[in-house]
Amino acid sequence: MSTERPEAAQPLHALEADAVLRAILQGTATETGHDFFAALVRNLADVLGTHGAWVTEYFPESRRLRALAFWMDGQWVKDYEVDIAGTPCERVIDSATLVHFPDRILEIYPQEEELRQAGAVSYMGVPLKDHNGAILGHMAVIDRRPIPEEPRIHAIFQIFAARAAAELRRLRAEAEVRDREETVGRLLGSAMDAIIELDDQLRITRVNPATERVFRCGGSRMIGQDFRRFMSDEDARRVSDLITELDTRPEGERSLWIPGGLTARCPEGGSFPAEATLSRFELRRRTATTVILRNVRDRIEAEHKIRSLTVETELLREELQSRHPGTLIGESPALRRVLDDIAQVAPTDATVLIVGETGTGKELVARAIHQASQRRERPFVIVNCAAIPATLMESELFGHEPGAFTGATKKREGRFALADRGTIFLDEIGELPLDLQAKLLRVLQEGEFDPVGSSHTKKVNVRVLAATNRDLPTSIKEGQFRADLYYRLNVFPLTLPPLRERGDDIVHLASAFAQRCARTMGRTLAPLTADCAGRLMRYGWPGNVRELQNVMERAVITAVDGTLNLDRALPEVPPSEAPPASSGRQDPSGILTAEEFESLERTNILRALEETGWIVAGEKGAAKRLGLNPSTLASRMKALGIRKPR
Ligand SMILES: Nc1ncnc2c1ncn2[C@@H]1O[C@H](COP(=O)(O)OP(=O)(O)OP(=O)(O)O)[C@@H](O)[C@H]1O
Repeated sequence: MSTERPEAAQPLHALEADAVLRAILQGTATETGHDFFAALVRNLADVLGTHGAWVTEYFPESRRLRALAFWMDGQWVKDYEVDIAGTPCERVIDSATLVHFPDRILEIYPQEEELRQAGAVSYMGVPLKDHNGAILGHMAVIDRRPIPEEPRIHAIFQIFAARAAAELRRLRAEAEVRDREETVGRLLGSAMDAIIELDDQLRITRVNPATERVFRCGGSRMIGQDFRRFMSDEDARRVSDLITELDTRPEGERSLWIPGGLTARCPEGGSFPAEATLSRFELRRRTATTVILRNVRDRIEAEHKIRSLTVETELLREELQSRHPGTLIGESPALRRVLDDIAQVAPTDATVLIVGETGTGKELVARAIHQASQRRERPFVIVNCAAIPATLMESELFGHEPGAFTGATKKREGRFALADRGTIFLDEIGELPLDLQAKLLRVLQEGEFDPVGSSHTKKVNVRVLAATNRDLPTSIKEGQFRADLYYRLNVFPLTLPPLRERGDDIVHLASAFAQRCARTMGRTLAPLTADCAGRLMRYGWPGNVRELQNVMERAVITAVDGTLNLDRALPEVPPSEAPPASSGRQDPSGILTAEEFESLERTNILRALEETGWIVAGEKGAAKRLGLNPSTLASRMKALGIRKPR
């Protein structure tokens, strides 16, 4: 700091208050910010006739002051910043009142180097506060002469301080507004959604950068235009109605999602599906609207993709099975005829009605037809008409729209849609409810149907295969089945003979099933004996091939020493002549409950263990007799709770 005193300075006591005020006003009236403070401190120094005057901004965290303007000995002190500790300024800040050291200041602050260098004798400082009393900065003067403790001087000083504080507050407020605008600007700039501001006439006043991306145009092309131009006419009407509705709501609740979204139009052509919110608010006594809008095309496409992938997965699962259908085993003339029929009808698109008793292989035949057809690369979809409740059948076959019935929250594709360009197999068609028989007839005749709850007719190209073990002509007579549907299905009837009419096929099938079962169990089996074959041939097979499959599986499980055991697996007498089973249970298909199966296995293992003297492993062990791995036998014994008696 220089110690020179400006020549123009006048003694303080000679000044008039009015002149002072005029000086302040004249010096600062037109200025703001830096220029304002510069004018203020120069005038202050002039009016009070002090060597130095300055206004600062205060930073409470660092307890430092930074000069906004510092006038000393007729020149500007640039970039002045000071730590307030141990200075008279500290007293001003901490006491938050005017502090005046009229004389001999260096005696009070002997350590204050800057005061010493400036040759300061007196100091006067006053805090600059905001409306809440927080210290924003301070204003001070120093002089090389005493500054008398006159109320008039204090009053003048306070007038300058009030002006400085007001400007400081204004600057702070301005900075805050700037900060907020920057934050809002950053928010708007980084938003992925189009944010559009509308005036009270719904004309676009402002858009964020994302709006240009969303609407694929320069945002300025939209400014000033009615927002409703950028949507379909129907949506424009809806938006107007929604805004009218919003205005009836209490303040704070004037926002909503546009139900169901809207179709937005780009100024340069094209449209896209959008989701949007509308918010109404008062701005300077005018009602403004903010629209936040998002292009949901990608999301909708992703949803479609997910839906179609789910459907595809379902189809693939079914296809996987249909790609490896068990081959139809048999060489009997009866089966040969069936195979010939399959070969003949498969390449055509004819509807096939497969008739036969339960378990004769109707599903296997349907798969074989699909596999031999040109549709083999497309889905093979099975519907078991007896397994689906009548109430759900229509939606299962034809699909439904959301809200079609209670619980139908989402759109669902039906089996006909899934089978498009492939084959649908309607198993147990005789169980289809009458009302659906009419709808099925329509698909067969016109290839079209209406999903439940939809007014849009769907067209499909599906080959229909149906099967039944009912006598449909009788069902027609009883009014259970539509004659027209029967004739439409019966384009190519294919009758599967019961197993008992397939002669040697019984033995071929038995042997094939036994070997397959033994393979999966890791066992080796001796070929079927003549005695076994005879017994199988003599049995009536009411459950047909399925029953034979189950019998052979049981025979393998209970096999001793690799020799099939039909004793427990096959009823002694044909079921038609057999007395009811002692348990009271008689399942014509020969299926065992889990409990029965376990008991059978336990008895078998116990028998082997008793015969081998409870030796498990080795040449003479029970595992060898059972054709099992010793560790498998051990774990089965543990699971079944079999222990050697003491
Ligand atoms: N000729 C055959 N060769 C090999 N396996 C067969 C043969 N016929 C049927 N099967 C097998 O027998 C079981 C029953 O066959 P399928 O389910 O096709 O009979 P279905 O007539 O459709 O029975 P349902 O009337 O009860 O629906 C299946 O495991 C099937 O693989």
